[in-house]
Amino acid sequence: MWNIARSATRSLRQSRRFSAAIPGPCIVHKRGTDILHDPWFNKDTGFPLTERDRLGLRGLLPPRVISFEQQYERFMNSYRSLENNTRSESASVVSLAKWRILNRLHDRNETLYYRVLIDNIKDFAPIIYTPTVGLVCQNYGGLFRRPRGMYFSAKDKGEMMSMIYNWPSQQVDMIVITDGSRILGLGDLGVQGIGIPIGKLDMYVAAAGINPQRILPVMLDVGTNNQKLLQDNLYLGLRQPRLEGDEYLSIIDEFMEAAYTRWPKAIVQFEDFQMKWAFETLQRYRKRFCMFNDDIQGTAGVALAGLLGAVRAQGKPLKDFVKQKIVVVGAGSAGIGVLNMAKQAASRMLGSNEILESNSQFWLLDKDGLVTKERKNIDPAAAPYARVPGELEGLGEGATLLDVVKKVKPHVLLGLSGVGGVFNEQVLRAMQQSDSCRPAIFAMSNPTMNAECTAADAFKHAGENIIFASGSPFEDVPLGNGKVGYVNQANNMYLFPGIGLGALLSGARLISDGMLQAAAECLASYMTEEDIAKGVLFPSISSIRHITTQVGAAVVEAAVAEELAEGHGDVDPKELSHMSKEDKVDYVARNMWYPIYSPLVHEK
Ligand SMILES: NC(=O)c1ccc[n+]([C@@H]2O[C@H](COP(=O)([O-])OP(=O)(O)OC[C@H]3O[C@@H](n4cnc5c(N)ncnc54)[C@H](O)[C@@H]3O)[C@@H](O)[C@H]2O)c1
Ligand SMILES: O=C(O)C[C@H](O)C(=O)O
Ligand SMILES: [Mg+2]
Repeated sequence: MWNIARSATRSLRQSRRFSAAIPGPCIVHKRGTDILHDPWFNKDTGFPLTERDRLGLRGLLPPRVISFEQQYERFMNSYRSLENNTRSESASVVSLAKWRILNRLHDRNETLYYRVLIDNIKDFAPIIYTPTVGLVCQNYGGLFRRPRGMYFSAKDKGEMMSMIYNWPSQQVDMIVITDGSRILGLGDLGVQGIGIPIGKLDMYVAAAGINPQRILPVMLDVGTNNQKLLQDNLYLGLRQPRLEGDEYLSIIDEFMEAAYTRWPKAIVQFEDFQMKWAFETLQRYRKRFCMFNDDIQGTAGVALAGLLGAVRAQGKPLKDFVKQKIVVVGAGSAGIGVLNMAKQAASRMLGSNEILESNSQFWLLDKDGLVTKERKNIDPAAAPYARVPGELEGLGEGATLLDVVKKVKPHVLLGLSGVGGVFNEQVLRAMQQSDSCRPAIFAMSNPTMNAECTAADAFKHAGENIIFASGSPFEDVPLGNGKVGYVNQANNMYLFPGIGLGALLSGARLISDGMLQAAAECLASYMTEEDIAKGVLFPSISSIRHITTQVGAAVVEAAVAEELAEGHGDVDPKELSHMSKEDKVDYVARNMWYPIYSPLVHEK
């Protein structure tokens, strides 16, 4: 397993100090108001007088120069006032107001926006990411002010190769793409799903230090099957049913060809595609392009790290993972992705595939209950996990979750169903009879209202010694006597930034299972025994840059080991292969962008 080099904190601090002392110049091809209206370059009242002269800004701004620190303070003060002034409003009104104030800054001054985001990631992630981003997507029509990212629609067929050159940035490193067909647990939101790639890429900047001038959120609008949106006159996407079959695939193919023609070294993350296309596109492109599907592969790695943590929390050796009984609720792209990766991990531990043929440790349920070999029209991806009906007395095809939990007495109950409240009081109470001394309950569906249960209900009904994780954040739960039920956030945000960053900095040809496994193992081994004993399976989101550095370096290491690394910039494969693990951590840390005002140099 990857050995965590905590010295990366030092390198991060060093590189930050260094960049703060001598910020490199930034070439800009515009002048005057064009700069003020470009959030990549705009410094608002922060432009020094000499720069105002050089760039034709003199007279276009009030005369006082305000420092970056003062601008930062001013923004945080308005944010705090907004918090104070909205105390009596509903939670969703407050969240949307917070999103708006952050979004306005994003649209105006990206450097300041990303600095406040990085410094306050624990408070701001729930606004720019799950759960508020779900609300934003649902209300996208009303919130829309300025476009962000690119939109390719079914009407653009044949045009994408030229359209891709409309994007103003010469270099793109990270693309997150969705077709809006399964936005969090909220279903088909059509073009309104663009909020998800935007939020994911904000996390790339905040957690992985990807330069925001090199990110591209993409919406592929192939129609929607959401009747409400189809009937809405103000809906901003194509008002037609979703394309299917070859017509659908030809649109995605055309986009991928166009994107890789212009930016052959870009990484593409597929996000929130409905299950059938999530698996099909992954299979179709993963050997040809450097891409991955976050819902299948990122989620699987995070869940595996959580499952291994749950074994450690029981005071058992890791190899006991193969004896854990795991009930997965939700047989979609995320649930099946988790099972596939967990199965691979168990096979590696046993050193043999055969023993696992029966998949005896896994139980899978979908909307029709327990999946067994009697299931009609079973999805091929779910088939390997179908149980023999009646192998446990009374558990036949379609058995209810309650019956499964009562009979199986699982060590882990993991929800990726998108259905809020399916872990109801009875189900949670039944988990008290689990065969584990510390049963794990992972309610991983997003956003908050779609979580399989709340943290408070889990501790109340399943007992105080459970290990709890949710996909969207919940507050820790006071248990009385000063004790606290710890809430983990099991979200793919702990892995996708490091997977993308590691793939980018190694110049990987493709993203292999080995690279994903290295990422998951890195996350799994990140927590100390002391943390784990307290039920803490994942690091605090406040240290997301640190964990992402480690994950990124682990991914580089795996890419080099598998001879997939083609190098990045002036670092060639040979140099990468000569780096020690520590060197790789330093290399990753050094290449992370950090928001500071750079001197702008005008070039025609
Ligand atoms: N925490 C994370 O990092 C993370 C990552 C990916 C997905 N998710 C969440 O997981 C959920 C599912 O995502 P997906 O891509 O797998 O969706 P999906 O649509 O592909 O699959 C959903 C599955 O849930 C099943 N289901 C529906 N109702 C059910 C019920 N009452 N009981 C049991 N199963 C039921 C469906 O039959 C289907 O198999 C979403 O809410 C998503 O936000 C969370
Ligand atoms: O977006 C998230 O918060 C996690 C995940 O990708 C999801 O689809 O729910
Ligand atoms: Mg997702």
